[in-house]
Amino acid sequence: MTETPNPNIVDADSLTGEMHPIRRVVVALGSNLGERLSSLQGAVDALADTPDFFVTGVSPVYETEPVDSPEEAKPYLNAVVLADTTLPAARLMERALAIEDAYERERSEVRNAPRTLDVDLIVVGDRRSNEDFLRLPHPRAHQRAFVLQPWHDLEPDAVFPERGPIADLLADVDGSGVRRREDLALEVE
Ligand SMILES: Nc1ncnc2c1ncn2[C@@H]1O[C@H](COP(=O)(O)OP(=O)(O)OP(=O)(O)O)[C@@H](O)[C@H]1O
Ligand SMILES: Nc1nc2c(c(=O)[nH]1)N=C(CO)CN2
Repeated sequence: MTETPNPNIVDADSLTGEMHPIRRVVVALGSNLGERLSSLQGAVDALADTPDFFVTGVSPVYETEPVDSPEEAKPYLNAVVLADTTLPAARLMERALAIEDAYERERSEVRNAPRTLDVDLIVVGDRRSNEDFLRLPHPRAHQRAFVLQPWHDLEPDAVFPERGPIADLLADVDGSGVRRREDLALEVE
């Protein structure tokens, strides 16, 4: 007997016509304006609520001296989130910008102006991009202790694509302005 395929059965991939690989994602969060910890927690919650985005780790919270920032800039709280996702990188970038907007992030002409919330994509699997809208891997993160230190807490053996082990990168940067806040923590639902 020959089998006739059932035309009513479709899977998720045939709905979009595309296959999306699962990618490991590193997201960096920062805030140096307003209720800093609430904004970071809101970003973690919003990321965890994103369909097809699975948070696998949330780092400790660090209080960090502003880097390359206007003189009046106040200290940041920084943290890193790890996740697995099948979302395309451009969709992730849109989501990151929407989450920033939800926390009244103002986009100023001033470079690195104080902000309620910054959601940066550091690495999205092996995805490379060199457009203004999306640069991957993040072009400055390998020099930033406020990204490398919380990432290292979660994944000491991680490798930054094309730059090397994050433990080595961390040893090469000035970490003096990065202080762990044992009294603060982010939660995952
Ligand atoms: N990997 C990335 N992560 C976050 N934003 C990115 C990335 N690549 C490009 N962008 C673009 O950068 C713009 C946001 O820049 P923003 O002012 O937040 O940079 P920044 O966080 O202040 O500086 P930096 O990029 O040095 O951390 C957005 O338009 C966004 O599309
Ligand atoms: N300490 C610290 N400095 C910064 C940060 C940040 O998150 N933390 N973000 C910046 C632009 O994204 C510029 N400088």
